[in-house]
Amino acid sequence: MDAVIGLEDGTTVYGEGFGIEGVVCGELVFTTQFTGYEEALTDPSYSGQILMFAYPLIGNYGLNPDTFQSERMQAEGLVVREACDHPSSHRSLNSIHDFLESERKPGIAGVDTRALTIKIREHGTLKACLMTGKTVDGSRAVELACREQEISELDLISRVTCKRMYHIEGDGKRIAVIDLGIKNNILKSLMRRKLDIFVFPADSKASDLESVNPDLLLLSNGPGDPKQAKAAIRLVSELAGSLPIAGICLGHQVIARALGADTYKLKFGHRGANQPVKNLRDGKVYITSQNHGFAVDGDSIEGTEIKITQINTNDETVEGIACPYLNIFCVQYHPEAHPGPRDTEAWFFNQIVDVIEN
Ligand SMILES: NC(=O)CC[C@H](N)C(=O)O
Repeated sequence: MDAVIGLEDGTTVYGEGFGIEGVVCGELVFTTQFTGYEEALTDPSYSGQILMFAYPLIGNYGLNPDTFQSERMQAEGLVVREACDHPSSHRSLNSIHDFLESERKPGIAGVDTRALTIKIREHGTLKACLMTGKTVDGSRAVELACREQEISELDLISRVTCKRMYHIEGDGKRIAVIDLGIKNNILKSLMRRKLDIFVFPADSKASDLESVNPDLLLLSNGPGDPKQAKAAIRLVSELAGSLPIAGICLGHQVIARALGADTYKLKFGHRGANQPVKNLRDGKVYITSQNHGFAVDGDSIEGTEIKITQINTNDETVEGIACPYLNIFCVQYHPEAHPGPRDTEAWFFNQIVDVIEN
């Protein structure tokens, strides 16, 4: 099967198609992680995006559904240098080829993903169209890429949030989680701490949470521009001060916007497993797992009650904020890891328990 990826700047790259025959469009984003392709491909934060791995070997250790971060592949398509056949998979379901076929998604292999990554780093994130099939047309792919909506115009959260509230029983304190596109390992990190977890849809109102009477509100990661998370922003501004609030990635951006700060789009985002973050309280630098294209604008917190608690030592962007007197804290990176390092897992999730219990 042939394949081509066309970019909005006119670039076309041909390769070998795998997965299904199809045409998908979206932002082309790159991640630099060496491992964890199963977690990345099933992370709802990638909804609306075509995911490219700068690391060349993808699929080389198969796919284990136990590591999946949601029930399906969330990225619209996959761009790799080499789509490896897991040595022992013999094209069983845990090969990357069979995974994309079973998920009804297209992929392109044989691409110089490092050259494309350099292009995105230099130009900034580009809209793209991935076309696979017996005959593919690069100029048509470029045309479709140009016509694709900007990610900021898309309500991607409604595609990935849960349809109704669900309860994960625990014998600890009650936590209400707003599912903006939550990764499974956030829930697993909460379950390990025996919390009694109520997961709500992204458009839930304060009155929906009253029945649960939570001890803390947690806003999850998720796809797209935080400006689109209107209901969650409204919920945080209504509940701030009435209970502790925490957030991860998109949840962090939602909290910042609810407290009066602004967010902006990064040139090409942070996606990988080696992003260094300095804790401004003790000066320690932690290696974090990240997957985000937007960030909190540090200059915009002037005049708000927000304090910056952590920064990225690569580019000084905001990686953590808090509002101590409102008992609010949140992080831009992924403390739940999966993929990536677990340096910050204990700190973040233990703080959730500490805040609830004190
Ligand atoms: N992983 C996330 O929650 C991503 C947050 C947001 N969609 C961004 O790209 O910045």
